[in-house]
Amino acid sequence: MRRDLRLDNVGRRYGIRGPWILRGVHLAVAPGTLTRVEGPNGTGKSTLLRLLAGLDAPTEGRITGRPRTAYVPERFPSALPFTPHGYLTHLGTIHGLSRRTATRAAGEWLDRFGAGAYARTPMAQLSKGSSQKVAVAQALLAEPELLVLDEAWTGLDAAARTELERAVAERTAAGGAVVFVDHDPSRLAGAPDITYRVRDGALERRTCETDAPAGGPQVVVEVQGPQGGRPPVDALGALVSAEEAAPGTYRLTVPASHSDVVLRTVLTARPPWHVVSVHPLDSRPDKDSRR
Ligand SMILES: Nc1ncnc2c1ncn2[C@@H]1O[C@H](COP(=O)(O)OP(=O)(O)OP(=O)(O)O)[C@@H](O)[C@H]1O
Repeated sequence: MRRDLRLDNVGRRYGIRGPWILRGVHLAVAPGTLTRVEGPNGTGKSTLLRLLAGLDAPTEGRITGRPRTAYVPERFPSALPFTPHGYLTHLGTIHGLSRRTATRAAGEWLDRFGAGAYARTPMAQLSKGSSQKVAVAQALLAEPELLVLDEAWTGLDAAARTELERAVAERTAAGGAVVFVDHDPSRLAGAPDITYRVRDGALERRTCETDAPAGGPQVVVEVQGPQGGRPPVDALGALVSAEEAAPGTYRLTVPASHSDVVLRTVLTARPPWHVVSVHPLDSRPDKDSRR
């Protein structure tokens, strides 16, 4: 994934007079990040994930920077006229793999999720949990730049749940982004770079204290720009805080995992912003040692 997937002022409602499920949503999903979306039932989490996955279009607003995406839905249509192996091989070739490579990858992913024993059983005969393993394998097979998981752990056995967590870590380590919803608050606890809560049609970014039990290292980036201007990172969703130290000078506190993205955004902004200093939180150099 090379750039952020961005939602600008996105709204979605079903039907011309239906209530707005989401409205005024600004969101940036950065490469290499893990994002959790939470909120009570029926608030629009799946709606947001379908928009992110490109399976649904916003009623208003814009979505830009769409990467190669794979999606695991809450309910996988398992009554497909395929065996798991045949289905994955077919999808692999659609994603551009040679037949041989797709066949091998299909076998490997099914084995990873403990589904090798029924790789050649018609999918219509599989249990819900077994179908879910196929759903997860089909998403991972293509090594997507963005992986969108809507309650993807539901129905998986313990080994497959762990395997999916491992696959999520692999995707972000490879520079991909993962966005997930899961009813279990302990799912990937401490791992998300950002957590959003859907409330009243809007997205609230959970504060650092509540969404990062592990804390995670943070970095302070001091930037200078035109007086009266706002640093160009508001929509990133990566900021922990932005404090105006002097007119036109801001101290941005960001998770260390996002510092590259924030620096890139600041340095490529128009009009340009100047990076004064970058240092870990709580080890701020005194003024004389700053560049
Ligand atoms: N295709 C659709 N047509 C009409 N209404 C829909 C459609 N999809 C979702 N909705 C409505 O939009 C609202 C949000 O649904 P959504 O599935 O996005 O919420 P959710 O937070 O994912 O819920 P849950 O946690 O129960 O899965 C609900 O009121 C739902 O009935």
